[in-house]
Amino acid sequence: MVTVREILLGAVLGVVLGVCVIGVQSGFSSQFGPTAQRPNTQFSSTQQHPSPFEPSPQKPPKNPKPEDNVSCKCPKVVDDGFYPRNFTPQPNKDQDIADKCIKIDNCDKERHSRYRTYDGKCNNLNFPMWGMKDSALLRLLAPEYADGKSKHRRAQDGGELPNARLCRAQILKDKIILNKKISYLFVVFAQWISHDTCITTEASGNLANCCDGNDWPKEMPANCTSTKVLPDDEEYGPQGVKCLPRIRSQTMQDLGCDLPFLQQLTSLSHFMDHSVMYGSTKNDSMFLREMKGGRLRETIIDNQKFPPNLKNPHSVCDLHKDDPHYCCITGDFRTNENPPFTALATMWWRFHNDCADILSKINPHWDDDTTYEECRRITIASYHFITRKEFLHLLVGPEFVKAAGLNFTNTGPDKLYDPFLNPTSINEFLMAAYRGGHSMILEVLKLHMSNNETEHMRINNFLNRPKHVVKSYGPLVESTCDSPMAKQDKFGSKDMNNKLFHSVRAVGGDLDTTSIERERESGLGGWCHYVERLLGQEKIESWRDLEKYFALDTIRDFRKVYKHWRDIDLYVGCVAECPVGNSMFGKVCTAIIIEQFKRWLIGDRYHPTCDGQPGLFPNHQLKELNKMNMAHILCHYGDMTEVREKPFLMGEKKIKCSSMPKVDWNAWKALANDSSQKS
Ligand code: HEM
Ligand SMILES: [Ca+2]
Repeated sequence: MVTVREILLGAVLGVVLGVCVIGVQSGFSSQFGPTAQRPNTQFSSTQQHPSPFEPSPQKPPKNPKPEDNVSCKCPKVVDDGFYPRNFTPQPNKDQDIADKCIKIDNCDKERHSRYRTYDGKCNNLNFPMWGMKDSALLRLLAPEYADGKSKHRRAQDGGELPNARLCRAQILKDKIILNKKISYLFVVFAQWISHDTCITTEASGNLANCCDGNDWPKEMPANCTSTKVLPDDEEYGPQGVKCLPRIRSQTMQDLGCDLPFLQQLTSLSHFMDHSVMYGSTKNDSMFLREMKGGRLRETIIDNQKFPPNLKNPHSVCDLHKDDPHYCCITGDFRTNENPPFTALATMWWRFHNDCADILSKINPHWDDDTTYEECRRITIASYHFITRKEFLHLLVGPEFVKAAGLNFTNTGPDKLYDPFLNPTSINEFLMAAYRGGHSMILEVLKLHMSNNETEHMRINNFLNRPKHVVKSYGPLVESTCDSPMAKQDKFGSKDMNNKLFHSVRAVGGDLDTTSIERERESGLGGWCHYVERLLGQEKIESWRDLEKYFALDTIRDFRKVYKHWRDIDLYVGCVAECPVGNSMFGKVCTAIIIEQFKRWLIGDRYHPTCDGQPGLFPNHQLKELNKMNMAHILCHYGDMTEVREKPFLMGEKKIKCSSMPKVDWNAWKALANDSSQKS
């Protein structure tokens, strides 16, 4: 029986479809590939409403706006409680691969330590290798390598999946739409988390062998995952480039671990533990320390404090003629990657050293190690608090934060810690879902300099070039806070997707194409597989079934490239999905992302509020940690004099830093005979 609601819904759909069909008619034919010209046999015969792929019964408007040709509204994707209700990853024993490769005798030393290890070892006492540096990524679903071992997934018809750069160009187009509610600082914080927990390390091999000059090589070496460039490519075609070289990601097999199929890894501690600052090995951490007063080494330029300078800054950074002779070294080699990121690293760095200076005065009996480790725990705790209180609900919506048990209700001890939850970084998160965040990157940041001039900093021209961090730190931080971010959507930046690192490479790179190649070489299944298997949703049996998740123009673009809906890549599907509930992402990506944060935080024995665990801070300290929020960090370490109370949100009025609640560091005053506070 047809209900009134369905009739109304049908009417609304009809209107939406009408607009989309106009798009199909007027802007489609020239780009339409052979797939889409084939008769539409994959549609179910029972379909009732007009298809976006069939001629429209409606007349087009007289003067259609260019926008009408390409955009359609998203369907309302409702959160029906699918996460965690229907969320079904593969069994735990198959998710975890780390324990097959790494043996750890015991955790006697770490069991009672109040300080986490650098590489993540023994965070979990039952599974000491969980989350450890150089351990395999966890897999939510089993891989779908074509040969069961290492080869890229095949299309449904047994052929190759469509060209990755073509998918990128036809579906994930170059366009920046702003999200005026959220600041760019949010994006930088999001990237901080990615650098803390994930890295795609490339396997050994010579990149030059992955293409034959600009041509596709006669034989592609097995350790490459290069991209073929089609002759009509707008960017690379005129440059005569036919091949974008890329080395495959490192796997456990490269480290000598014999496994039945390729398992990618992360070569830093998977935990949210500021390994970007402190490093992922004890040796690296020692190198970065001043070895007195609990401090980190620093470099002072024009009376400003920065993370230490490299001996030879030119060796890593792309410094131009008049740039300051500065390129920082921290616990992760990517910290100079873009100036707002280096500025955030500088803020955390200053936070640590400020803490060390204060605590060594309050506790003069503490030795260098104690002060250093106490401040390390404090900056990490503040980072966890900001993630839970200020960041996560904006990323995936408060409902999913709550569903994962991560909502922040008070600052007292809680029973969050789950020793059986594996905190390892997830392959689907690192290779697909969270890379979707690349669509939030802006092309230009406007810096309002102290001499009242405005400088337009084109981010792509300042990759690995921290000039503005040194020369205009205040304006850079301010602009990061005051610029709206680019919306999380299927569109990317032209710079990132055609000219990435163009100033140091003969041919600029394409970040989205790289992500597609990465998820394919990791053997991830297609997007439909994840909707069905991971989220337990109804089987996708036609292009039309995608209409619950994607805008019609997106489906139309899919059909230009993919021959079958099951061919749609996880990364492409994730980026293009319409958002669910209040999340920035659609169902599949949201579930993968929130599951990942749940594992990092609830599976971390050192999360600051976990009762009965060594990471717990006593109540009076938790109260102070609660004040060390993003606004506090900007005021004290970002040279700001006024900030919005919630700096990730745009629009609110700024308040003076002097009126912010003061942190009472005396909460860390220890008894003279204690080497440190007892939790
Ligand atoms: C200007 C800003 C950024 C640049 C230039 C950049 C660049 C890159 C590059 C070159 C890679 C390695 C690609 C590969 O070879 O596989 C990468 C990986 C990645 N990026 Fe970004 N990225 C930026 C911002 C972000 C943001 C905001 C996020 C998250 C919201 C993010 C998340 C990731 C993730 C998860 C990976 C895979 C793990 C890794 O290799 O680090 N990135 N990015
Ligand atoms: Ca880490």
